[in-house]
Amino acid sequence: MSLKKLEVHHVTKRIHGNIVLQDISCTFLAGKIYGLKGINGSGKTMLMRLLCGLIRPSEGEIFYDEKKLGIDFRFPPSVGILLENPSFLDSCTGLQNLKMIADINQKITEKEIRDTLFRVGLDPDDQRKYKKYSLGMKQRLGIAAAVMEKPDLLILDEPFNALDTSGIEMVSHLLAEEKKNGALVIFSCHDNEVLKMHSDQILELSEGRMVGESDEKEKDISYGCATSARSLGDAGLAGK
Ligand SMILES: Nc1ncnc2c1ncn2[C@@H]1O[C@H](COP(=O)(O)OP(=O)(O)OP(=O)(O)O)[C@@H](O)[C@H]1O
Repeated sequence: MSLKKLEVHHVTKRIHGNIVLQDISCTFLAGKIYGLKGINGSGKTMLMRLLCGLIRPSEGEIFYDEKKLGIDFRFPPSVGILLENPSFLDSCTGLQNLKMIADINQKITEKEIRDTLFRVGLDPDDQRKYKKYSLGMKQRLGIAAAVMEKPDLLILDEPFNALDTSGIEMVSHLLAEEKKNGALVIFSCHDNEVLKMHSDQILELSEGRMVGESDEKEKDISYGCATSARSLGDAGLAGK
């Protein structure tokens, strides 16, 4: 893994004049899992979209190590993303869909794609088309697409959604494995227990502001801090 640190510096996002994220600053380190929490509409998805370059900040900057997103590169060089409604082709199987995506970067072999499908609990030889997939199968395929190229950065918006018990176990296992392999993982979730179980650090958003951060390893809960005044790096997490 080459990415060591992802830094967000005073990022604000306005859409049609409305502030959807305000003065967000935080630091994410490789080999750690960060959980994003917050009620519906608090800005979790928006922050994740900004981090992976799908939208641009209105103000502020995002750095991948020393490189600035939007200036030094348009999209992060090694990122896997699970966002709502992934765009798979209805008329293709899971394997065909992943092969088409993998063709873009040509980084991985068909065997690696098949192994990834197994990893998320899908059968690579399943001939059913995507349109026939259940919600949980669609979610598993979305997760497979995000992880198959072994990205440095994994951004997963509500990865536990729509999954049965075995799917929840699969994602739990996968998060731990990705962390062990040195990836930087950021995921969102509405379940506090799940967030606590899997996160090294939980970041809480409310109305587009970062209102809390807690170090789950040290149980150093520090809610109510203004993120503009204090990044996670300032909190002494850098270099741990
Ligand atoms: N395309 C858009 N145009 C304008 N405003 C948007 C758009 N997408 C989201 N928003 C607004 O941005 C704010 C943050 O939304 P976001 O989707 O990031 O919330 P969230 O925390 O991910 O919510 P949820 O838990 O429901 O997924 C909300 O006020 C939402 O209405």
